[in-house]
Amino acid sequence: MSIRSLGYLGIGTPDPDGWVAYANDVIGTMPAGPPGSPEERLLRLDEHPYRFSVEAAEAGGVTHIGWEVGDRAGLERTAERLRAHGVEVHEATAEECAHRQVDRMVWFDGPCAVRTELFTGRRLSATPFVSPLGVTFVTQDQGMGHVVLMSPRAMEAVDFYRDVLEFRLSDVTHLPLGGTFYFMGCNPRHHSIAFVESRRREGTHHILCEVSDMDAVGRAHDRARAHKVPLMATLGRHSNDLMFSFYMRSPAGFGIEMGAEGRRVDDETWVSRVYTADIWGHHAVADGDDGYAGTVGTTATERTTTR
Ligand SMILES: Cc1ccc(O)c(O)c1CC[C@@H]1C(=O)CC[C@]2(C)C(=O)CC[C@@H]12
Ligand SMILES: [Fe+2]
Repeated sequence: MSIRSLGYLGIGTPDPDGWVAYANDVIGTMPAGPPGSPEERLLRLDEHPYRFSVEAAEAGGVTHIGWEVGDRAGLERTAERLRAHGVEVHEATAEECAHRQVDRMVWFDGPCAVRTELFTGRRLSATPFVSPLGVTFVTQDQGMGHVVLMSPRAMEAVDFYRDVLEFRLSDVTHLPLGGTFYFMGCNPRHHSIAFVESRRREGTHHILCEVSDMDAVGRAHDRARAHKVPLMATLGRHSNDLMFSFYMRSPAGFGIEMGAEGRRVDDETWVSRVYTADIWGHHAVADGDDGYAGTVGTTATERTTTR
């Protein structure tokens, strides 16, 4: 396994400036450059030059995924493995590498119709990361977080990430109303990518940003409420990665999960299981509801919480 972590994500949205403002004001990212500069749409979570690049797109969703590889030899090995599986792999141009601030990069059309990039030699920023909101994100050897993609062909994506990119299938959850999620990892983070079967469409379900502790999750929850950001699912604790988190809508439509206390996975001892429920919470919130009993429309007893 040469892929080490989730390095960066491209965010496509009809309202790039709105998404940048949401990320800075609610998530707590730090823009890579001053307002008005091209770098203002490059958003930092840590010492990387950026983790999110926000760009104009007709539909909201992840436009590309960047996986960090340990070194040039690993990049070449993985590119050869992809080609041996019939994947057309492209060498990035010097301009593309400069834009991603990496030494080398190859890319291919990955599962769920997402451009998938493998890179090595990312140039870390010379300026320290300081979140304007005082947020500390959990990244390092666990990468920037996780991304969950929806597809009618989720199993094909799982097979590809396991058999070609050599990801671990950490576990599977069958939730009564939430569908079947397949969680895949490449480092101690329980999952860096997951796939959920969706008969109707292909797209981005949510992205996780992990923060330092439960209070940081609580403060993010307060900011979401203050900015009237709709919840996608209430606070809860997952059974598989033990993350304490909630889900809110981003302006691009897909969710942002703010979490803390995710477990670390040791490949030597990890046991894959099947789960059918979270430990508590994570009740899906209907559109137009704010997830708080009695404050919007029906009372809690009248509200059907979909699971
Ligand atoms: C089940 C699970 C474990 C770990 C995760 O990081 C993760 O995002 C999930 C999925 C959470 C959850 C679900 O399964 C049912 C539908 C839910 C409640 C949503 O509507 C948003 C989150 C979804
Ligand atoms: Fe998640």
